[in-house]
Amino acid sequence: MAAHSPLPLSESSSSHRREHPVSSENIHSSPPTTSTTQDYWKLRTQRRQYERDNKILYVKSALTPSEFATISSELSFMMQTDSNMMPMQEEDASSSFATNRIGARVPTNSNIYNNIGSVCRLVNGLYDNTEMILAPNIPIEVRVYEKAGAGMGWHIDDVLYSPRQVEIVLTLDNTSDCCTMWRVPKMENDDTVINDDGDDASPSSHCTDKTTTTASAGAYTVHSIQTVPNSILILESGGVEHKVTPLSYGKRTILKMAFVSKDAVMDESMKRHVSHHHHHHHRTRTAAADQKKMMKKRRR
Ligand SMILES: O=C(O)CCC(=O)C(=O)O
Ligand SMILES: [Fe+2]
Repeated sequence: MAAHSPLPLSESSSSHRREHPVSSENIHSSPPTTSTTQDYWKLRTQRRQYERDNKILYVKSALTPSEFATISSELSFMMQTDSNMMPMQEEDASSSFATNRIGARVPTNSNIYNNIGSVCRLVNGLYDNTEMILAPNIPIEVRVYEKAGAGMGWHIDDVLYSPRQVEIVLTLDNTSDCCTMWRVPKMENDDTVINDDGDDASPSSHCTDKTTTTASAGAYTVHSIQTVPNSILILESGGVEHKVTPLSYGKRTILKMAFVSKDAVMDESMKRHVSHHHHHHHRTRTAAADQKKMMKKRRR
């Protein structure tokens, strides 16, 4: 197959250069409509991989250079003007597995929303018979791993819609040593409950060169990557367990977004969770109980 398929060239790459941020009103996304045979076979391969790998897929060079540049500059502008940022206090360890991570919603009038056409096309390619759209009630979020220890324990993303929403992690920048890991139970020994957290077979040292590694830890096959800029990790909610190893240096900035079927309905039980982003009142639990619930607890 093709070594590296060129990104679709927008018909007007010169006039579409926008080094300047801001001005969310004058720019409208113009998704490249070039659908070549090459694109078709690539997508077909990705769909097969996604299905084979329990609905998780890592894709590099996901956005067009133009989309990526626009999103990056929009975001750096956003980060400078604190007024646009709505910090989410994710650091509160009691309500999330994320530790030391900064999160903020991207305002819905941001031009970022107009530059995710490539992601949308890819997701629609993976869900062939369904029209997939950005989840209407889940704003795009920017998440920054920068403080020492920033990371996320093993979790499964919350299911918020029926059918399940698809979660996207778009990496914008990564100079950190964080590894994004996921693990899949091996087929034999279905009933085995594993209580170690699977790290031992795939420590950070395995992915220092930003490549993908796969290892066996007990009853799991563990995958580990350091996500590169302009890559996306696509995974279905309620699916594969994943984590981000604690940061010891550098910085990692991602956008998190969710796609759903156009006809999807929001899970009634989840409406409160999404609409308010308020923390649940946390009941006191023993460490042992927490430990046991680790596997079950769901976040996104
Ligand atoms: O940062 C990542 O790569 C994954 C983040 C994640 O799993 C989540 O926010 O649910
Ligand atoms: Fe997650």
